[in-house]
Amino acid sequence: MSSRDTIAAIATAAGAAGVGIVRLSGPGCRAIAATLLGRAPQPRHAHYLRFRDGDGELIDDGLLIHFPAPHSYTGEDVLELQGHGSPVLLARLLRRCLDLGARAARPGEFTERAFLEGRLDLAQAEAVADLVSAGSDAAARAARRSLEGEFSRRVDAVVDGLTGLRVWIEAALDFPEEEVDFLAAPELRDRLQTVAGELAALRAAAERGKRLVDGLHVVIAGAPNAGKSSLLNALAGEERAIVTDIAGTTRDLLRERIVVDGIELTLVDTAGLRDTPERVEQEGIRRARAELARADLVLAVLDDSRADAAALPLPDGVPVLWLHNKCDLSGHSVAAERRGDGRHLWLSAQTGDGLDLLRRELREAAGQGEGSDGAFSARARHLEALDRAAAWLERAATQLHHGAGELAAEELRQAQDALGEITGRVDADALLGRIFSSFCIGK
Ligand SMILES: Nc1nc2c(c(=O)[nH]1)N(C=O)[C@@H](CNc1ccc(C(=O)N[C@@H](CCC(=O)O)C(=O)O)cc1)CN2
Ligand SMILES: Nc1nc2c(ncn2[C@@H]2O[C@H](COP(=O)(O)OP(=O)(O)OP(=O)(O)O)[C@@H](O)[C@H]2O)c(=O)[nH]1
Ligand SMILES: [Mg+2]
Repeated sequence: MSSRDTIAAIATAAGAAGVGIVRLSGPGCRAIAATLLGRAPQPRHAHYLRFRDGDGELIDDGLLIHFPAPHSYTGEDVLELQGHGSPVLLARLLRRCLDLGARAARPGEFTERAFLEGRLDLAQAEAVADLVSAGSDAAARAARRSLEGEFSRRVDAVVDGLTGLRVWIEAALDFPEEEVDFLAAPELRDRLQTVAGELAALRAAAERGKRLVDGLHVVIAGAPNAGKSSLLNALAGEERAIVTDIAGTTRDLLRERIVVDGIELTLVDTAGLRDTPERVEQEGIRRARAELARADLVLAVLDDSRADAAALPLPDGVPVLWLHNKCDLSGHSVAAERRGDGRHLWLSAQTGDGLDLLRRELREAAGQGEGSDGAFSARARHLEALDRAAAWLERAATQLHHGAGELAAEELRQAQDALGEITGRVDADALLGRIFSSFCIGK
């Protein structure tokens, strides 16, 4: 069994609640359970009892459940003490467990143990945290899928593809006397292309997953008086920002966390962009520009009722959705159109016409448009590993092109290792196993 110590923590949120749980994991659970209960608990059975401190004083009454290893969340012996959800009582109950030999758990340590016991891989363990902090229905569903192993399975599929390529190349290197040059075979190229394609698709899906977890960072920008603050209020469903007909009303950044059709996003209202001698307004504009540079999406608001709309100075490389506001004044009908510089929508923040089109666009931008049901959660760490894997794969293709099989094989291994970092699985055995099982070379 493990030589680990026994950890304990309040597993439920801070604050008053109906019920609260102190959870323990490790080899000390049995003894602590027996002390509290006065006898050995039945496995996975809810025992009603009175929790008492060392002097016999009553702390609380509640339930005790013992999950013997390996059938528990962590895979170790786990003990749950379920009491009333009072922070004061739970703190005393936890103190009692520490007195009985447990140690206060570090953040994430229960899930870390589940990983170390092989019950979850790394991507799944991260999904637990994403699930708990999910701010929208879509984010929770995505985290649930990653926790079920959806992301890991797709990573493993690419790893398998890479293994296949390595097996092929290793064999070609082992039998150079064969008449056919296996390294130059078009089929090998095709298979490499296929794996690269799968990797790219996985990268795109993971990027959508990351955006779901983080929540889209949407910045509203435009000329003064275009209706930026009105738009924020309309999407938030509340009068959060001050709206007046005076150009230059908004100075500070105003951030609102909103959920649009089950998608969480941060909307930022900014000062109208223009040249101004006014110091406070200048500072507002400076902040607006800094915020624009960090945006996942810019909502560029134009006043459709004015003919003098100047070009907006937007940073390069940030996706922009052009919003022609005040279409109630201009007489333009609600519409969506694709142009060379991106999507354009005609709407009215004041009447609310066209807002449904905008919400749909925001869903799309968050990677949750129609046909994206299988979204799973992902993180920057995963994207970075996928990028490294893709770079190694590309290098391998180049080496192969030059007939350098050994180098290509090594680079494919590097690509595999990069992917292995996502799940925490880097197994040489799998390759060995496949090499031996797919080649009957009789020696
Ligand atoms: N009270 C309580 N609720 C909770 C948790 C918990 O730790 N305690 N969880 C904590 O995050 C989640 C559930 N996760 C769990 C995962 C596995 C096992 C478990 O005992 N698995 C055994 C038995 C499976 C079975 O009977 O089918 C196993 O896998 O062998 C328990 C909780 C959500 N709800
Ligand atoms: N008719 C009409 N008026 C609008 C619409 N949207 C905003 N307005 C009006 O336009 C004026 C400016 O609106 P704001 O939302 O304050 O504009 P802003 O872009 O935030 O302006 P600054 O903060 O000064 O940069 C106000 O009088 C609004 O009532 C719209 O869709 N239709
Ligand atoms: Mg404003």
